[in-house]
Amino acid sequence: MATDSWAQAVDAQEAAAESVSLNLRNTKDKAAQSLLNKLIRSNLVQNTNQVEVLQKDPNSPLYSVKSFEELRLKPQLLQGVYGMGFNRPSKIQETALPMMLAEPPQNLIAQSQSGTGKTAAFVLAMLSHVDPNKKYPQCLCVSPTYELALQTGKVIEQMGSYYPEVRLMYAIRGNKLARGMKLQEQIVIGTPGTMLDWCGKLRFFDPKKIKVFVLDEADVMIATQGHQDQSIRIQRLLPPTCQMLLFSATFEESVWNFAQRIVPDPNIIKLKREEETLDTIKQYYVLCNSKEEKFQALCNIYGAITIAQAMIFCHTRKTAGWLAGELSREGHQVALLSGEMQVEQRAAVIERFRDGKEKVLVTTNVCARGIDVEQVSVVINFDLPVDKDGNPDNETYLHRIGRTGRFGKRGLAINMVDSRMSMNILNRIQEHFSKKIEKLDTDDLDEIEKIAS
Ligand SMILES: Nc1ncnc2c1ncn2[C@@H]1O[C@H](COP(=O)(O)OP(=O)(O)OP(=O)(O)O)[C@@H](O)[C@H]1O
Repeated sequence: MATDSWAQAVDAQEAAAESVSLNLRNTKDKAAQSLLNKLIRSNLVQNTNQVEVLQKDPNSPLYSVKSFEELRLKPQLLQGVYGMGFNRPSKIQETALPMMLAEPPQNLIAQSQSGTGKTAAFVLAMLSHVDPNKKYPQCLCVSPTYELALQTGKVIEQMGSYYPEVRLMYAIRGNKLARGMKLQEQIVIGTPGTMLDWCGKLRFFDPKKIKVFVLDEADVMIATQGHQDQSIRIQRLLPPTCQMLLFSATFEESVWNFAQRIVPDPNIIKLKREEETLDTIKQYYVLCNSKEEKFQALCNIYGAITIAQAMIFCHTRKTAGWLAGELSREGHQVALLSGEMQVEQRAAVIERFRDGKEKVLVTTNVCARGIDVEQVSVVINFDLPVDKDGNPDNETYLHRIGRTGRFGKRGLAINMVDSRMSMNILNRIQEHFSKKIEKLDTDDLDEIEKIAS
């Protein structure tokens, strides 16, 4: 082989290796994002859009319920639902629950943004279909990662807390069972690989006795190499009478193709994402000359108004670390979310922040991408969001600061500007949304106090 072509081959190989590792990172990010979103959220995401329904049999009547009583749930389950503080079904649950609880069982593909009540819906369906007197697995639920499986498991345990006869088993790495063992739990939740081993070669239970199969977070699932195949192989072991349910936060072509392979003759429910707006948000900018001045401005703001909880975005990990250190020295309880942290560490940080143990969360743009911060009333862009070419990242700006529809609480956003370039970015963001961003003089205490009123 000539030297040149050898060099080209090495280049090509390296490029391929890089794209594989990038893909791996994307996959991990998707799962991590989904987990962090679940952890930071304490409430249902409200949605005013209409659900779109495509019925397998368009002539059959479409039921939708406005109360949990209408579903004729077992009393223990109704108690579980109310015990979780749910008063009435969410938008997606109004239509999905009657379909999932119908006799004979119907298959369902449902898509709605995260936080709209999908998990709660399928957990209720699984618990309703289980026969507690039969001591073997009857419902399977597969999740893309160990952490997401544990999270859904918690919901099953919580909703089933008045129904102790129903038991749950986790098919996840590290949960090693003795060979030849037969499971007695009625619900098994886990990741596709372990689940396939358990019902395939290890035969810890009989897949032919499964009545409900749930595939959660299909969009995250297909981003992981191998998960798609494993899920399909599990599905093939199940009886044709088994109810198949698939959930996803997004619905791109690839998810749709996968969904159709997993769920035969489905009913389909879609709920469009609620648009975010800046209408209920007061936006300001502060003019500074350096990061030290930006920090001083931040201290002045903290000195003048009471901020319950704030999220502060920085462009780099280094700035985020520096800022968190400075804020701690000033006596603030600060949490830092940084890219090098493992997902468990990030989850722990988010949980502490959600529980109010820390009042300020400092994070990099990358780390917090896609995380919903609805309950945080103050968002500070220590650095403005820009894309990799240095142009304003309007979408990220809106997602960080905006709130959804008429449910949006009032919010406060403060942007730190420290150069001509960042002023230009700010102006372009302002133009893009046609919403004025007011200047704030942080040396004037009276002026700062006014923004909080
Ligand atoms: N009917 C309801 N009433 C009030 N709160 C609800 C209701 N259903 C679900 N919730 C709560 O809303 C939050 C989001 O619900 P859930 O996790 O089921 O949404 P999801 O669509 O599955 O989101 P994700 O895709 O992130 O898992 C949870 O805190 C849940 O306890």
